[in-house]
Amino acid sequence: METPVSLRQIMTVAEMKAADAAATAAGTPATTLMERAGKGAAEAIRQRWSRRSVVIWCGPGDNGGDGYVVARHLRRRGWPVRVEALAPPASPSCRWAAERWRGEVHPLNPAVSPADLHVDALFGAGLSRPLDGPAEELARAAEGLSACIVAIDTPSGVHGDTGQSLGGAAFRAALTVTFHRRKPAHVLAHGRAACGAVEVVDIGLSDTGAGDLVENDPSLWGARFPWPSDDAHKHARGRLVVVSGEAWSTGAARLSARAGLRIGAGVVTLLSPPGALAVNAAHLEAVMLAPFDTDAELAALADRAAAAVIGPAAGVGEATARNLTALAGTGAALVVDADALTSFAHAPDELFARLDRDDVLTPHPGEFERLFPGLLKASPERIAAAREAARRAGTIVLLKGPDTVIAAPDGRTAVNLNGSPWLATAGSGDVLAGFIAGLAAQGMESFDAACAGAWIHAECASLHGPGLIAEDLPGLAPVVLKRLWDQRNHPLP
Ligand SMILES: NC(=O)C1=CN([C@@H]2O[C@H](COP(=O)(O)OP(=O)(O)OC[C@H]3O[C@@H](n4cnc5c(N)ncnc54)[C@H](O)[C@@H]3O)[C@@H](O)[C@H]2O)[C@H](O)CC1
Ligand SMILES: [K+]
Repeated sequence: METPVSLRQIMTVAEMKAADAAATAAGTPATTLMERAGKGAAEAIRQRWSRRSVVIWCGPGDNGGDGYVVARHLRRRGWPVRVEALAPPASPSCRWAAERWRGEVHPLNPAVSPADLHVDALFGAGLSRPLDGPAEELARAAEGLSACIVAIDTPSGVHGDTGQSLGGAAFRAALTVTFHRRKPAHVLAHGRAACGAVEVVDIGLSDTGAGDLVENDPSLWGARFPWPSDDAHKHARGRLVVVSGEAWSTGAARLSARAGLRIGAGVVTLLSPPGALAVNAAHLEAVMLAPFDTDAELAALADRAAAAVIGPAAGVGEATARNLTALAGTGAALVVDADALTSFAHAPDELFARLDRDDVLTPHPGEFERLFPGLLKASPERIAAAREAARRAGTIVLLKGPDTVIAAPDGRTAVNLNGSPWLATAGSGDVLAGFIAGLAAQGMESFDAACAGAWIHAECASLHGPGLIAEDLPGLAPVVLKRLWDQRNHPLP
């Protein structure tokens, strides 16, 4: 069975609010949603832990309201529950929930009242400023206790859309129980670490929201993976070209080329400046080699290619910009990386004007900043930044990082969650560019190719683990591909 779409979907805080509002407008009272949320959270807690003493920290908003509901359900099951409130209920639903909690309400003890388990229901999606006062004191006092903290919706102090601290202290939890869909904070690097395990409780909201923000895994693109047909021949499996740098910087392009071949492109050709031919020739076997001197010659050589990689150690400057322009005039889907991105730092719009919707930009945050100045700095929310970048550039944008985000100009966005620190090694990005282009060469649609390439790349790194260098990555692809191949008719549950 494929992972149900709803489990892969991610919703921004605003989309979640809209879904919530749509449900109440359609006649489901907000308190019904809160009751389902709190009850579901209590059940998630009971599934994970046997009966034990619990302190529930309640805030004044609806997150606190959920806390009062959790308290009621756990006490009903015989759990010793102590409720501590940061402030009296301030929202109508929180007031409703607090009234139904028949036990005592103690003032928040910022020094952490002793208990086996603590539930952080101080703030959730509604928080838009750093924690302060006793909540902040408590977050600091609870710093070493994350193993026995359950966060409701998000750990308090963490921004739901960025996963970053809102400034100052924030809670860390062993389990975060959220509602309807995961939010960016549950998947983006910092937030993911603060959340611990994430459980999603169904509170009966319908499938509103854009629904185009998802976790990147094979259920997203596996059905469209470009497996060769029984009567395949090499030319039918896709032609890929990769542009080499000058003689002293050729390794990066060869990494891309090898990766493209490993991922299944039938014919891969390294297009090399004359001065780099000898060194390239000395290091190639199945990858072919062809010389080009001018951008016109490059365009001619790329004319029959389905995809092209330009950028890895290509050199920053006019020549690379001209070469990119030449490739953009062919029918090939371009994967634009590294030096090709930086070559347009002075005029990003000129780059965007040359590209199509099926081209892919693969910037790391530094290169992203050069092409989209201020975008990441103004909004540290990587998802929104990548989406805006894709819209501006009119191409696929893959923003690299521990939580790589892939965005298409039409709004489709995927967050890659299988990354690991082993990928933080020189040349790993060159392999990624080759994987993506190799898939695009085989006719995979570029957004799918970017998602599949990023996922396979990260799987390869996890397979290897410590000691990984970029040269290892293409050789690991067959293991990952074999698993995908074996699962194609029998997907794992
Ligand atoms: N469909 C759903 O998503 C459901 C969510 N539930 C829970 O509700 C919270 C969100 O509740 P909300 O009341 O909007 O926000 P919080 O409880 O996180 O905090 C609001 C609280 O804090 C005050 N506040 C926040 N920022 C500021 C600020 N900058 N300055 C001053 N005061 C601020 C604000 O005024 C409020 O008092 C969600 O996380 C879920 O846990 C539902 O229960 C189920 C449906
Ligand atoms: K919380």
